[in-house]
Formats: sequence, C-alpha cells, structure tokens
Amino acid sequence: MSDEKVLIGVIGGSGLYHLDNLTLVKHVNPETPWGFPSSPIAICSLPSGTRVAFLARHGQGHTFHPSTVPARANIAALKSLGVRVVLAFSAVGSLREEISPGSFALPTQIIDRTKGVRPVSFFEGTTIVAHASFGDPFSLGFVRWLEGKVEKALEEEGRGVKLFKDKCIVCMEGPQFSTRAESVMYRQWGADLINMSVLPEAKLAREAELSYGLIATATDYDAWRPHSETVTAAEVFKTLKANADTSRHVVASILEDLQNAINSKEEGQGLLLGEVGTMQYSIMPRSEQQNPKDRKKLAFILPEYFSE
Ligand SMILES: CSC[C@H]1O[C@H](OP(=O)(O)O)[C@H](O)[C@@H]1O
Ligand SMILES: Nc1ncnc2[nH]cnc12
Repeated sequence: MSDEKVLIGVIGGSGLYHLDNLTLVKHVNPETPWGFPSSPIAICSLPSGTRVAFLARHGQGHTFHPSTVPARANIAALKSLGVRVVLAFSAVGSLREEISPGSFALPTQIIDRTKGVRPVSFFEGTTIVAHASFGDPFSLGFVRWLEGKVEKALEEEGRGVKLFKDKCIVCMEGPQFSTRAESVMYRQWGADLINMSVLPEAKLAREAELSYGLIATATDYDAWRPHSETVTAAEVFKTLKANADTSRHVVASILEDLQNAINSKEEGQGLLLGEVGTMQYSIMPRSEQQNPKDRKKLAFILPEYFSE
C-alpha cells in the first residue's frame, strides 16, 4: 500500500483521458497481483489540496479494447492507493428518444450481455470462493449523493446538459456495435443505455468493497431507430469532446464536497461507504482450506479478511 492515501478515484472512458483542469501532482503505476493498470494513474489536485486518482480505462492512447481492459488491475491499483469511492465515466449509446446524445445519466441497474471472455472476479483461479451481493450493482448511497451534486454542476456549467436518473444500462461484449434487432430487444427488456465497459468493473469494485457509481455520457442513439442510420464510431466521436469537457467540469465541482462527505462520519459511514464490510458475508467460510498464496494475493484488495 502507498502511504499517501487518495480517497477518490475517477475512471475516464472513451474521450476522457485526463483531468487537465486540475493540477497534476504526479503519476504512479502500482503493480498488483493482477498486473499493471491500463495506464499510469495521475494524482491530481484542486487548489485546496483535495486529491483524486485518475485512471484512463482504455490506456492513455486508447490501446485496450473493451474486452481486454485489465479491470482487476485497475480496481486493485486504485484500492492500493487508498481509494474508497470510484466515480467512473462511460461513453454510452442511448436506447430512449428523450436521452439525446450529449445527455448525462446515472444508472442504477445493469443487464449483463458480456460473453464470459473477461475475468470477472478477484477470486477466480484461487482456492477461495466468494459470492458478492450484486442486486444493486451501483452503490446506491453514492448514486443518490451524486444526483443533486451532478445536477447542480451541470446547471452551473450552463450548456444545457440534462441528467437522467435511475436508468438501466446494458453492458455488451463488443467491440462491434449491436444489430438493429438486438437494440430493439434491449429496449423491450427495459434498458435505457448501452456500453461495453461497466462490467466487470462494477463487480470488481463491489468485491473490493469500494463505492462505485457511473456517469453515463450519451454519444449516440444506438441502432433501434427504424429510420436512422445505425451507430458508427464516427458518430460517437462527434460528442466525445464536449462530453469529456463537461465530465471534467463535473469532477472539479463535486470533488471537495465528495471528499468532505467521505470524511464526515455520518454521511461517510452511512451513505457513501455502504459497501465496506459486505464481503465478510460473501466469502465461503472454510478458511482452513485456503491456500496461503491465495490469501496473500487477496490481501492486496481485502486486507481485513486475508492479512496474516
Ligand atoms: C468508442 S465507442 C465504444 C466504446 O466506448 C465506450 O467506452 P467507455 O465505456 O470506456 O467510455 C463503450 O463502453 C465502448 O468501450
Ligand atoms: N451504441 C453504443 N453501444 C455500445 N457502446 C457504446 N458506447 C457508445 N455508444 C455505444
């Protein structure tokens, strides 16, 4: 563990590769039992000194495609820096007319359409079995906290970006976009947004007992509209820059309040850090059969349960 703790982690998705509206303090590149993160992590700070650890999900040069993002290393590296709360950003397709490209959304549910090719658990390949609770895949306390703060930040920015709440996101495998039939089916399932990145990231954050919330930034209407062209990368790129500028503004304007909320006993324990302690009830209890090497590996993310 690094001795300089940073409580807040931000994961930037497509188009969001830096937080250059904050001051860069340094880069760190922690090696984890699951390898190195997608890119060195930038520790950035506000003028007040409040710091954030920023990680570009696809690497600085967007070199990882969605199925090969080293999500375990990313989450483990953030946790090793002291991070307790992860605010992730993602470029998403919209499955609803009212969520126009350029809108922001805070999902509270996920439908998994990944294809089993991504490692989804820190416990995979070990002698220790755990079943994390995932009925509410985002940290509801954190999401509810974000709603008002993000809305205020968007109003302050004055570009008219709307915020949608309580939405359901489909995570597909990719890297190709959906067919028209799939896109229509996801709407029938009740989904509102689609991306390729929220899983396994959200699952791994839960296993590491981190609070995790996603700000979904809409770039296109996916492929469900009968009389429109289907989505292309070129279409997505049109809104990426404006969405990234707004995302940076949101981070800068909520950071201080978020740090204070984490530090405040009442809000911090009750709302924001609701996942702390949850893995205690998820790990199968036959600890005498746990291989010491596996315990050491898992102690990297859950020292409370696996340190000697
Ligand atoms: C560039 S379009 C598809 C790509 O964009 C999203 O990435 P991220 O979630 O990291 O912003 C989507 O999930 C796909 O990976
Ligand atoms: N339509 C779409 N499908 C999946 N991921 C996306 N990311 C941005 N737009 C997307």
